[in-house]
Amino acid sequence: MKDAIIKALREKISRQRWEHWFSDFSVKKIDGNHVVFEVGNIFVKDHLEKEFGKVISKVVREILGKNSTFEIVYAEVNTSHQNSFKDEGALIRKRPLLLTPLNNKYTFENMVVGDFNRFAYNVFLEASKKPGFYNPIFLYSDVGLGKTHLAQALANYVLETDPDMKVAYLTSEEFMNEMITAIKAGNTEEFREKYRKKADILIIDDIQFLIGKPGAQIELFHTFNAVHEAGKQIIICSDRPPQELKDFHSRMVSRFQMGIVVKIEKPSKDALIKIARKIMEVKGGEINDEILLYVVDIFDSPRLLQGAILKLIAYKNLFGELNMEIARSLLPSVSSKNTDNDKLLEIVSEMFDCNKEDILSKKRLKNISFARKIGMYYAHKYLGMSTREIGRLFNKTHSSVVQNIRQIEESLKQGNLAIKSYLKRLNKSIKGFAEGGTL
Ligand SMILES: Nc1ncnc2c1ncn2[C@@H]1O[C@H](COP(=O)(O)OP(=O)(O)OP(=O)(O)O)[C@@H](O)[C@H]1O
Repeated sequence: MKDAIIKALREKISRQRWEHWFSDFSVKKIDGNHVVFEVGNIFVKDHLEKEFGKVISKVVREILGKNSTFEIVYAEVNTSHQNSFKDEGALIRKRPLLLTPLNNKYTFENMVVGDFNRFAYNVFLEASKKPGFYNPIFLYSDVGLGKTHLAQALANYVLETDPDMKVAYLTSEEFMNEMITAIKAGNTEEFREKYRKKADILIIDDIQFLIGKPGAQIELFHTFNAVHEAGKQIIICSDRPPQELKDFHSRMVSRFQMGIVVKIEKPSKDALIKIARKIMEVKGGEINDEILLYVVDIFDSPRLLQGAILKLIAYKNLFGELNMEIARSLLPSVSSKNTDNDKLLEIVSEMFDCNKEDILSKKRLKNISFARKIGMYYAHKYLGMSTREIGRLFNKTHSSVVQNIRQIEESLKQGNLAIKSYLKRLNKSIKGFAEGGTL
C-alpha cells in the first residue's frame, strides 16, 4: 500500500519537482485510512503542505477511500553525540535540502564585480566561506542593484560546499504572513522553532516592508536574537540604511548595525555594459554592440537593463531579426518608465470602466479586480517590472501580485482569447512591441 501511494503521487508530480522536494519523503505509517508521511525537516513539511497538499490528499483518497486523511511529520535531527551513531544515516545527505527556494542562477560567478559593489561582494564571499564571521550582515542599496542576487549567491555557495547546512531565505513580508498564519492556527511554537532553532543561515530580504508593522518587528527581533546568540549567520537586505528604518525600535536598529553594514552603489556605465553581457550569457541570447550601448544609455540599474535585454532577445527569437530601429520602437515603453506606469493605470482603468483610485483600492468588484490582474501581468511581462515594483505601483502585497499574475498566465495557457485581446489592445495603447505585437 505504501508503495502504491508513492507511485501514484509520483505520476502526478513533474520529475523536476519530485527530485527537488520529495527526495526524503516517505510513508511512515498507515493507520486505517489515515496516512502519516515523513520528511527531513519542518521547512520541507511546510512547503509540501502548502504546494502539494491538494494532490497528496487526492492520491490518498483515491487509494484509501473518500474519507481518508493524511498528515506530514518531520524527523527530529538529534545532534547529541550519544545518539550520533544511530542517526548517522539521517544526517548524511547527498544533496542539499532547499529549505526555501533559491534561484540557482544567483551565484558569485554570475555577478559582475566593479567599484560599485566590490566591498559588498568580498564581504559576502568571505562570509560564505566562514558563516557567522560577520554577524549580522546588513546589505542595502537602491532597488534592483543586486542585493537578492548577492544574498542568494552566498546561500547557493554554502549549500554547494556543505549540503547539510540549512538556509532559510525569505522576505520580511513572507515572514510576517507566516507569523500571522501560525498565530491563527495556534502553531506559534512551531513557527518560532522553524527560524529560531533550525536555520544555520537566515536571510531576510526587503526588511523595509516591516515599517509600520510593530507586531512583526518584535517577532523578528526575538528571532534575530535567538539566531544570533546561537552563532548562526543572519543577513538582512534593505532599500535603506538601518538608521533610516523609521519606526523600528532603536534596539533593533542597533542590532542591525552591530555586525557589518555594506552598500551597493549605482554601477558605472562600464560596469553596466559588463552586466548586460553577463545577463546575455546567463539567459542565453545576444544583441549586437550598437543596440547594447543604446540600452545601457537608457537604463541605469541591472534590473531595468535585464528587463530591456530580455524583451529584445524575446523579439529576436520570435521574429528572427532585431535592428536599431526596432530596438528603439520596443524600448520606450520601458525607458519612460514612470510615464508608462501612470499611463498603464490610466489605460487599464479606462478599458475596464473604473478609475485609477478603484484599481489602487481594496475593492473586489469583478471589473476592477480584472483590470488589476491584466495591468499587473502587463507590467511584469512587457514593462519588465519586478513583482515587488508592481506591488508598489498597484498598492498591493507581493503575494497578491504573484497570485494575480499566475492566474492570468494560467488563463492564457488555457487559450483565453479575451485576455489575449485585452493585452493586445493594452500593448498598442502603450506603444510596446512593434505593430501587431507578439500576442
Ligand atoms: N552585479 C551584477 N551582475 C550581474 N547581474 C546583476 C548584478 N546586479 C544585479 N544583477 C541582476 O539584476 C537583477 C536585479 O537584481 P536583484 O533582484 O538582486 O536586485 P535587488 O537589489 O535585490 O532588488 P530589490 O531592491 O527590488 O529587492 C537580477 O536578475 C540580478 O541577477
